[in-house]
Amino acid sequence: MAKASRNPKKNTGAKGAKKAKGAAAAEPKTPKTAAKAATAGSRAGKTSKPAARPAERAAARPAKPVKAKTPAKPAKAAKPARAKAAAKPAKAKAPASRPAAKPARKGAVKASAPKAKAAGRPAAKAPARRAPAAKVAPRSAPKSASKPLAKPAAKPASRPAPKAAAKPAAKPAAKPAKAPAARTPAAGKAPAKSPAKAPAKTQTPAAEAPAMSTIDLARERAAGRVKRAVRRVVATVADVAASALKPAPRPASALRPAEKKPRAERPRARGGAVPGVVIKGRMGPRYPEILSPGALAFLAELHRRFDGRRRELLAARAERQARFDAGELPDFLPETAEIRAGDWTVGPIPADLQNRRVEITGPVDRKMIVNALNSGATHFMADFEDANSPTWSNNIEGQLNLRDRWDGKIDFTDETSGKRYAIGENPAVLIIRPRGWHLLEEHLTVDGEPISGSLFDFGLYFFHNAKALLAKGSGPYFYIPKLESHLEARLWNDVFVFAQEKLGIPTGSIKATVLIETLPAGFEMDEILYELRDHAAGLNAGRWDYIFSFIKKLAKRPDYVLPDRGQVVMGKAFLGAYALLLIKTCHRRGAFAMGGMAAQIPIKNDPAANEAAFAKVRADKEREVGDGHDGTWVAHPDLVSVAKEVFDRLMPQPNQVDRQRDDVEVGQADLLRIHEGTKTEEGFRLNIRVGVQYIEAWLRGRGAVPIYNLMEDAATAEISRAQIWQWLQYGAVLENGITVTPEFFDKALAEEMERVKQELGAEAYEAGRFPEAIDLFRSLSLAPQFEDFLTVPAYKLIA
Ligand SMILES: CC(=O)SCCNC(=O)CCNC(=O)[C@H](O)C(C)(C)COP(=O)(O)OP(=O)(O)OC[C@H]1O[C@@H](n2cnc3c(N)ncnc32)[C@H](O)[C@@H]1OP(=O)(O)O
Ligand SMILES: O=CC(=O)O
Repeated sequence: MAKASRNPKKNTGAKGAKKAKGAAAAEPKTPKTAAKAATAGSRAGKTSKPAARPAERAAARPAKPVKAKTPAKPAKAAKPARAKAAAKPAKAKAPASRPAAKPARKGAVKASAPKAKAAGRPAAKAPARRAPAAKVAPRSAPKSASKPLAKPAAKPASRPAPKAAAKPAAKPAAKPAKAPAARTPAAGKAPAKSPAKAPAKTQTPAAEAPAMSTIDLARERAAGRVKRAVRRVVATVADVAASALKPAPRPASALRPAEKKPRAERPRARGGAVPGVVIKGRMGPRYPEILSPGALAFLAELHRRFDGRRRELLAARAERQARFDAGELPDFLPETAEIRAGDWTVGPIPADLQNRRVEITGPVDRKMIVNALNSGATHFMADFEDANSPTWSNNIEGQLNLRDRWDGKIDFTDETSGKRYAIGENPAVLIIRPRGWHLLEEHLTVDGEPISGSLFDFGLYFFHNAKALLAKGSGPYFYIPKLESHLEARLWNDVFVFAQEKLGIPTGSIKATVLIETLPAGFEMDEILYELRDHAAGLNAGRWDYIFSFIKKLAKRPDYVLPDRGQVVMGKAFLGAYALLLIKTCHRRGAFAMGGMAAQIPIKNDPAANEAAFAKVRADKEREVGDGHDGTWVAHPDLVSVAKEVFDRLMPQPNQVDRQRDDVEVGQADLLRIHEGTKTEEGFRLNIRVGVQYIEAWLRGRGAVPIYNLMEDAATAEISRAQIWQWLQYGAVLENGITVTPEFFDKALAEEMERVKQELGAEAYEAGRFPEAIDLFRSLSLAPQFEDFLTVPAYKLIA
């Protein structure tokens, strides 16, 4: 994860605009439980150890580097010891503070349930489905590793149907701002006229800066005053680069097909098929296949059962943020200490999730799905989240593409290139990432409310494919993004239980890998796995969002201001600590510890630079496998072989889930230790260029783009804009003595946009959606309050 190259050769801001493309190893103590090749299954039989309470430990000792007691060694070859352990009856003890719990069933292990009072205030209201000393469901090991899907245990007695599932959705605690019904005029119109005479708003000091909140901005747009807003921002640019931004009508080619709606296809509310459900998005020719009455009824039920809790949990996030803003620091939860100390494991993990050494990720674009499935990666995460700009057409066509994959109908010929795309031998196993709890799908309402993006993406994929997947020996597999607490994991678990029951699929068929990519979740890894234990396959170290979340959660703490984005690297400070804790936690619970994404991508036409980029990816993967990760992510097909070579060399067995990291000790201080480094003017300016270009591409329907030879998506771009906000907020002093003020920001924004224009070429620049992207980026950067997610106000511009 190196500093972004300044070489703008490969910059698909340009490319995208031009093409307007569619849319220590401390093998600890030679454990008897050394890796068992193909059966991760249960760790039943493991004797519980009193787990130290990390928070207390942290408080008791001075800050120190994350400790690994023994030096790194290559992973060992698999031994079958684990199978033995799994077959043994449980000897697990309840945590010392609880009375010994009696086994629920053969192989059962126990842990005490948390008093539902954790960070999320709604906990008190959360379904009281955990008995005070819950018996953890038995985890029988899969009978045979060659079985395509280990049969899940019958519905566990310890998991009564959630109460909330039986009652209608609770009243929302906080209603999210509604999107303006109309599209922004800027989307299809000429940019504002000459900005040269605009008032010098950019010279205002921070407190007076015209930093309307982005939500306000959306309202202003809705009120038809967008032109003025655009003019004002363009004026900023024009102060420095007056000639660069001449008013020119945006060529029609800049608009993606979905935006150029033929009259007959314009959005028109359609209801009727299912009471209470209204489709507001346009209907493409095959959309009814996805938006079938059965699917809509399923979505409506998900919404009515679970959306109230989703909103309560979002309100709980806001409450917790208010406490962080007031000075509280994230820490391990005292009320869930027994879960951390308890000896329990996740349920059996299916055969096709046992060896996940290289997972490729990418948006749900048809071509990329086929390319990813054929890439040689073991798994493909098809992304409705950070790599996807959630336009209606991207979302529905993505669902069509995925359904076509399972129907054997995804092959196609690209009309432009004439290239044939067809799934080859041994396609990657598919995992889907739905949107996070904070995002809405405004194009479909239930009882007048927009449905959650998470429920929409999950619900449609599950409804249409779950049975086919199971019949083909795979299963409904998901990556769960951006969780901020175990209570949010509990909500997902309840959604899974309901969805499986509804379709008549055994509980535990769904397997979810949770991205640990928010700072609070870093303190609740055990709890998150525990909540999802019947459905959990593992955790993934989502580094980019984790960095973003670190900045956001501690945004009001001047003592936690990070250095340049390029200096916030894996293996050090809070990132090093969190990745090790993730591995330790997962392996203790019999779950997979997935590594994350190195942002380097191939650099065409420059072999030396390309090799340097690949070397960085190789080093990143060597660190991951050495630490104990069971697999990793890559962003591009050319990087599959790089990551695979590393994992094959250092982890010849399918996984290293039996490699315990008892040597790792991570406490609160470790998880909050910031990287040492510098804040540079170049870092500041690079953040501006990356942030604006990413937003611009997103508005055109592309959720992942190459910028300065790095993969940029919603997570990486969030770091850029969050750093700008934070440095502005605290008047950071850069290495060269410059103080970051709003005036300096506006000057730099104008200058950097001129640079981008030169890099892209005027034509491509003008063809893009730069005025809106600049406007949004500026308003986010200067906002007095940190906007939680850039994609929320940005969605108003594409919905
Ligand atoms: C922080 C996180 O959340 S990480 C997870 C989310 N982010 C992602 O998933 C990003 C995934 N990566 C990508 O989207 C892309 O690699 C990008 C945007 C970075 C670069 O894409 P491109 O500019 O198209 O790359 P490039 O031109 O080198 O592509 C060459 C070929 O590889 C294909 N390709 C590139 N990346 C991928 C991918 N991730 N999956 C499948 N195919 C891919 C292209 O479609 C193209 O195919 P073609 O030859 O048939 O036309
Ligand atoms: O989603 C992954 C990340 O790194 O962020």
